[in-house]
Amino acid sequence: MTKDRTPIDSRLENLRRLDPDARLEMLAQAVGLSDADRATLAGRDVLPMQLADGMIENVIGKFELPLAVASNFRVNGRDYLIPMVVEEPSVVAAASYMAKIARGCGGFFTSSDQPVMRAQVQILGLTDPQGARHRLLAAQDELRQMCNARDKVLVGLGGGCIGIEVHVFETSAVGAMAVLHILVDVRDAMGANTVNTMAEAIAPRVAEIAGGHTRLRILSNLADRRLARASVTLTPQALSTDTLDGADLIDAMLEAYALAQIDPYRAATHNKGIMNGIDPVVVATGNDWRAIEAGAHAWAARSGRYTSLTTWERGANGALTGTIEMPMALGLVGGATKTHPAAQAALRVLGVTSAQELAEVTVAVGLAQNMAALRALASEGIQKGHMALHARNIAILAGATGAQIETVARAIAAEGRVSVDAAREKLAEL
Ligand SMILES: CC(C)(COP(=O)([O-])OP(=O)([O-])OC[C@H]1O[C@@H](n2cnc3c(N)ncnc32)[C@H](O)[C@@H]1OP(=O)([O-])[O-])[C@@H](O)C(=O)NCCC(=O)NCCSC(=O)C[C@@](C)(O)CC(=O)[O-]
Ligand SMILES: NC(=O)C1=CN([C@@H]2O[C@H](COP(=O)(O)OP(=O)(O)OC[C@H]3O[C@@H](n4cnc5c(N)ncnc54)[C@H](OP(=O)(O)O)[C@@H]3O)[C@@H](O)[C@H]2O)C=CC1
Repeated sequence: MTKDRTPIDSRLENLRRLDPDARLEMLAQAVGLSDADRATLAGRDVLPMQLADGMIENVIGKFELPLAVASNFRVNGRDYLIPMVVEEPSVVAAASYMAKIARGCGGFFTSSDQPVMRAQVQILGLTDPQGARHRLLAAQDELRQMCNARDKVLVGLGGGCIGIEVHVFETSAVGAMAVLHILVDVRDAMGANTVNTMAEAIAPRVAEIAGGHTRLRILSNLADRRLARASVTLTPQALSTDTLDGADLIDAMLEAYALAQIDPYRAATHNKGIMNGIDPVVVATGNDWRAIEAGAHAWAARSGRYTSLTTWERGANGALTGTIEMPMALGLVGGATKTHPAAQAALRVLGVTSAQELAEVTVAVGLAQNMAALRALASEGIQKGHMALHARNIAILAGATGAQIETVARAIAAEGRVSVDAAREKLAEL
């Protein structure tokens, strides 16, 4: 799902060792950023108050979060630098680390469905719900045309309503109910406003055809017609380190994964780890992370039992193959993607040219993040890497500034005492 653009090298060796200004310089060189985008990403006058005030209600200020870039990603043979907005330490490091291992094995491979969203029109007061279903299905062409008349721009771009479904329910509270779904190809939009407008437009005619009255007219966040997929295959050699045997690590990762498959208590945490990778990209690109979260967890529970969003299996020659498949309703236009200047700059850093490409890269980051957590959990445990990076937060909380932050963080991480008390002691010693 990629159009031609100048290839970049996402390796950016030593990026981690630079200060933020020098990192931005390196990124700018790598992706050819404009001066305006550089200023935006550096956080200078990113979101003018007038713009912020126009985005939501009762605005009183702006809330800043760190913006980082994950390096090393190769997806379908193309390198990407991944903008991530997140408050949690070790997430960006972990994604970059796994992408580094993966690129040695060819990187991630992805695919996705056409960007089709659903909206639901709820119909009540029906005497013959099955009859209503048949009448609505017979009127499919008329309803589709009514939808498409509401968005000529979308139709002009090759999108629009592609069909309908009708689901019938018997309820104890309000009797029989039919729910008409419109399926809309929303092209490069997330599509919520687009499909909601269509659903509201056709509701009176739907009520007439069905012989009842309509109530809800709203999109479904279970975007199961808009799935994105990624896979990665890692050889035991690629996973080996000085202290870890790759084949043993694969065994351990498969054991760890097995629990996420069968146990919702573990699956919730496993999937949180996946969203650690996905949400920061969603936020950085100005997309609706609540919609992505809702879709992800509804999809994970689709069988009736909440389970893992990824699969991990042993393939040929003992290699480990990971896959992810999940709804990914992301846009390049609409919502805040166009209004927030940093979101626009982030999309240019990514260099994606379609919503499908963005969705595919985003799920690849989710898969990388899951791989990082599984690798750490199956070997040294999560605290070693995570707490070592969290130690910088703790040092700041204890009052460290400037070069003290790194010194205190290193000292408390080395002692395995990542607490504010320990950091205060080290600070006093300094
Ligand atoms: C944290 C690491 C990567 C350290 O791992 P390490 O072995 O100390 O890393 P390293 O120093 O050998 O570096 C290896 C590569 O990692 C990256 N890297 C390493 N450090 C940095 C850094 N400071 N800044 C930027 N990049 C960094 C970087 O790409 C580097 O390569 P290089 O560029 O040097 O050639 C590893 O321990 C790890 O992946 N841990 C897992 C961390 C994780 O999953 N964090 C998520 C938060 S925990 C959570 O919320 C979810 C969870 C875990 O509960 C989910 C679940 O249960 O499934
Ligand atoms: N449950 C949920 O998740 C809900 C989410 N939302 C919010 O809805 C917003 C997203 O809605 P969305 O419909 O994407 O936003 P918009 O309505 O802002 O943008 C979509 C519109 O952009 C125009 N457009 C221009 N270029 C393209 C293109 N290449 N591809 C597709 N459309 C294009 C189209 O027509 P035209 O020019 O005619 O507008 C299209 O209808 C988000 O802010 C989200 O938070 C809202 C309600 C519920």
